Amino acid sequence: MNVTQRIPESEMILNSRGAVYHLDVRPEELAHTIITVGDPDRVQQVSRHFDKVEATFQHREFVTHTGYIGSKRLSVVSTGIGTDNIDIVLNELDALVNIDFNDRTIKQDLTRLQIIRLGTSGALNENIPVDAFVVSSHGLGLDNLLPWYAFENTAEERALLNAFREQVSLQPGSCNPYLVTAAQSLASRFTTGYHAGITVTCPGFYAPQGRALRGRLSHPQLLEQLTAFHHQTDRITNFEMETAGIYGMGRVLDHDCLSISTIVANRIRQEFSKDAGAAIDRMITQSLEIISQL
Ligand SMILES: O=P(O)(O)O[C@H]1O[C@H](CO)[C@@H](O)[C@H]1O
Ligand SMILES: O=c1cc[nH]c(=O)[nH]1
Repeated sequence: MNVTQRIPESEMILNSRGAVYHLDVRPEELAHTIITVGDPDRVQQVSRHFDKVEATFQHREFVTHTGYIGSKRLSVVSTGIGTDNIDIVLNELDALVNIDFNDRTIKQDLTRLQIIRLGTSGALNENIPVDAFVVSSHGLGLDNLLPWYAFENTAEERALLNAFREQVSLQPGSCNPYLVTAAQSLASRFTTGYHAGITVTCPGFYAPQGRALRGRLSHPQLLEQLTAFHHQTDRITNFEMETAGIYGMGRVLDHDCLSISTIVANRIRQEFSKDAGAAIDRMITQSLEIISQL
C-alpha cells in the first residue's frame, strides 16, 4: 500500500476514545515488548509480577495490562482462543505502532515489536512431560489464516513444509498447511529449562487435535503421523491453537515473535497436569526474568 494513502474509517476502526476497535488501546498505552496469552485471566497472572501497572484495558476477550519490570516497559494482552483472534490482535498491535491514528497513513519509520506468547499446549512427544516448557522453533499451521495473506517462505521453510506434506496425509480440502520460523533473536534467549520443537497450530481442540469424544474423526491417523514426522533434526513437539498464526503475522508485518508453552497434556502418555496453574506460574516467572532483560 502507498504510505501516503489514507486508511478509511471502515478499515482501521477507532472508538470514541481514539483507541483501536477490538483491543481498546491507544498508541501511547502500548509497550513495544508484548506478551500474549490466550486466557484473559492469565493477563493478571503475568502483570502481578510487574513492579508497576500503568494502565489496564478490557474489551470482549481482549484484556491488556501495561506496566514495568524495573525500567522495562511491557504490555500483556489476551488473545482468546484461535488464529481468527490472532488476525485481530496482531493487526491491531501493528496498527498501534505503525499507523498514524491522526492522519490514518502508514508511518515512514516502522517499529518492529517483540511479541512473546506464554501459552498452554499438548505434547506429542512422550519424552516431554506435563508441566515442562516448550519453545516453538516453528509454527506449522493447519488453520486457514495465513493463506489469506501474501508472505514469503525461506528455502529451509519450504523444504520442511514439503517433508510435512509428504509424510502427513491430510484429506484434500481439509487444510492448506503453512510454516513459519520463530525469531532467532528471541529463541536464542530461551534455551536452558525449555524444550524446543515444531508446534502444530490447529483450528480446534478436539478432532483437529485428534481428540475423539463422540464425533467420529476424519483423520484417525493424525497423532501417529505427527509424532513420526522427521526432517533432518526437526521434530514436532506439541499442539495448540495460536502459534503459527502469530509467527505468520509476524512475518507479514515484520515483527519478532516467539511462542512458549507450558505442556498441560501429554497426548502420547495420555496424561494431564495435576496442577496446570502452578506450572503456568513457573513458566511465567522463569520467562519474565528473560523478557525483562530483552
Ligand atoms: O492457554 P492458551 O494460551 O489459551 O493456549 C491453549 O489453550 C487453548 C485451548 O484450551 C488454546 O488457546 C490453546 O492454544
Ligand atoms: O492439548 C492441548 C492442551 C492445551 N491446548 C491445546 O490446544 N491442546
